[in-house]
Amino acid sequence: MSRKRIAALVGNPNAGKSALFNALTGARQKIANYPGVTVERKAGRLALPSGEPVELIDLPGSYSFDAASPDEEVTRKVVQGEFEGEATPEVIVLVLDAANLEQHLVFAQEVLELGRPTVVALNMIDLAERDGLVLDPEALSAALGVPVIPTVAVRRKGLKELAAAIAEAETHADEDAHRQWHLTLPERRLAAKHMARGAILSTSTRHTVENGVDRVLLNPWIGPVILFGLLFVIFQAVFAWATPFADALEGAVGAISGVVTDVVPAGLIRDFLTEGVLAGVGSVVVFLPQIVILFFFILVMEASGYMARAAFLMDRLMAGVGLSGKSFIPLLSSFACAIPGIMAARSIPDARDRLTTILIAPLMTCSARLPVYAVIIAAVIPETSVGPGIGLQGLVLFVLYLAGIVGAMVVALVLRSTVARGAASGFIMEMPRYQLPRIKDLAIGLWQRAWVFLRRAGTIIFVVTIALWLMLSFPKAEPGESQMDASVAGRVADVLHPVLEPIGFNREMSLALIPAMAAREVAVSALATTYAVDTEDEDLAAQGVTDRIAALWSLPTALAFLAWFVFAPQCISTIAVARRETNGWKWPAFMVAYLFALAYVAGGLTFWIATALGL
Ligand SMILES: Nc1nc2c(ncn2[C@@H]2O[C@H](COP(=O)(O)OP(=O)(O)OP(=O)(O)O)[C@@H](O)[C@H]2O)c(=O)[nH]1
Ligand SMILES: [Mg+2]
Repeated sequence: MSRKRIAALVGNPNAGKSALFNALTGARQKIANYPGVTVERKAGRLALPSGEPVELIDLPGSYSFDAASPDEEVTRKVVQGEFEGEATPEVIVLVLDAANLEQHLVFAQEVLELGRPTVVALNMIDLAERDGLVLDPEALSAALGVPVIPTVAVRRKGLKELAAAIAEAETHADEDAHRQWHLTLPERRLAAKHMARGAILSTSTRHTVENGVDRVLLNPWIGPVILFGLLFVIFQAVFAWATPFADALEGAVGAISGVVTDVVPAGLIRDFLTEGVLAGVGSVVVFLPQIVILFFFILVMEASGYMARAAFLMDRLMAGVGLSGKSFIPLLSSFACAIPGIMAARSIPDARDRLTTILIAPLMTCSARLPVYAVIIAAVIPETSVGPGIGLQGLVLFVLYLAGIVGAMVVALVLRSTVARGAASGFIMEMPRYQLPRIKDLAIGLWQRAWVFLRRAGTIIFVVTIALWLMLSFPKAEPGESQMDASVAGRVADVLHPVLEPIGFNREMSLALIPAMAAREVAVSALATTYAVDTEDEDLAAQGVTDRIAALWSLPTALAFLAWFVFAPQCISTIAVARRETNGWKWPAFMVAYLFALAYVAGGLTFWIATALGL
């Protein structure tokens, strides 16, 4: 039996390798319109026209085999057969951006120099046409000495031809071995220029979309204002647009709870359902609309090409704290979740830049913090507007996100002048072409995000909330004693509470912090369950967690809780991924320590100042 053949997708960042990979294998790898999206190798199965399966490997984009960053190192190793546990790929599928041919032909020569069976996918033909370029694949094929297949990955054009060429590639192996380029970088650049010229039949002087739009968006004065305005709109929308949906969901959870109370006889099972599942997990699920809206904006920024522009705009500011615009994309990804953010830092070449970025990534407000912020804001911040179309609640949310960013910048500055000392490295990032986000991609992306959130609610959040419910429900209270006082959880809270009392935390808050280490959203379900268990009064029990917080917490206490969540390291998975990416416990331990210290100080300052102001 012969071993399955391996083909690897290689090329510059943002050439469309992952888009081709998805189209050819049916996978759902993340694709986005900026360089550095893929940071790991991923394998999938491609069926050749003959039906024979081939293992197709998607790789991180690379500018050269002189790997500068950890993700490029992966590409080099896989291609050269040095990647542990993986055979050398027989066929290389070299992906070139037709609209950026000259640049992409530089690395292409390095790949061809390997003398291995290679097929070129001349991708993004549609964008080249949009820019008024007419290309000649045959001429390019003659110049490169390998088959060139025009493709449009996102419209599934040229896929059959590409698969056929991959099937044929091996038969050319012998001729291919004769290719020898052996050129220095300047020579390669020159050769790339000649080859690109030879392959471009005509260019119309059509003005590219990029120039005009970039003149505005990258303008040193207007650009940042637009970026800032956009972020502001996002946080307003998270509150304003989500409200009707969130209310409907909350109503549904309440109605189900009512039915359960009527149908299920009083006892442990009913309590489990109403206090644990519905009050607890239900209180998190109602945040689905907010999460979807946040990701809608993130996905549009990623797909349109604006993300890389934002990185460019932020570069100057980042240089001020010793980082480069390269750190911007990992940090922005951390708004979804710090885990992919920390992994995206692999695209940063400088080791100290990378370490600093990993250490500050948890300060970016991840989407798991959104339910926590939203519950507390809804409970204690009035739903008033502070200007035309500017809601106070959205403004507070914006300030919380901003606090995380400012905190991260200050920490970066300190780290860069102490433990991760070094000068800011230069920033070069190609600007991707602008694209209208495709509705289908957006829909799939949103669906994936919503699914991740719901799965978390159904798994980790569910399990942790139920465990907490059990600890809150036993042992049962004597008549006259509060259930919280009697329970195991109550005793645990009594241990932690004295530490947190000085910064204004009550006992329920202190307790909620422990299970929230598993997933931050659990802070919400934990509070909801605690209040549900601890309530004898049926009317009060029917109230949502928001109402209970509004009734029971003082404003300084609530603000202190928010400030805590801006800084606190609140999730074990983030710590684990930081360990993996820094190869040891030293830096994650440092990260956890400094974040807890910051959270405590920030919570305390907020509480004392708010109290002093008489809020
Ligand atoms: N118009 C057009 N867009 C494409 C085509 N192929 C890919 N794209 C888009 O180009 C962007 C980059 O695609 P990816 O597949 O993420 O690129 P990549 O080569 O994997 O990039 P890295 O992982 O960063 O190395 C995405 O926004 C895709 O939707 C194409 O043929 N035509
Ligand atoms: Mg990719």
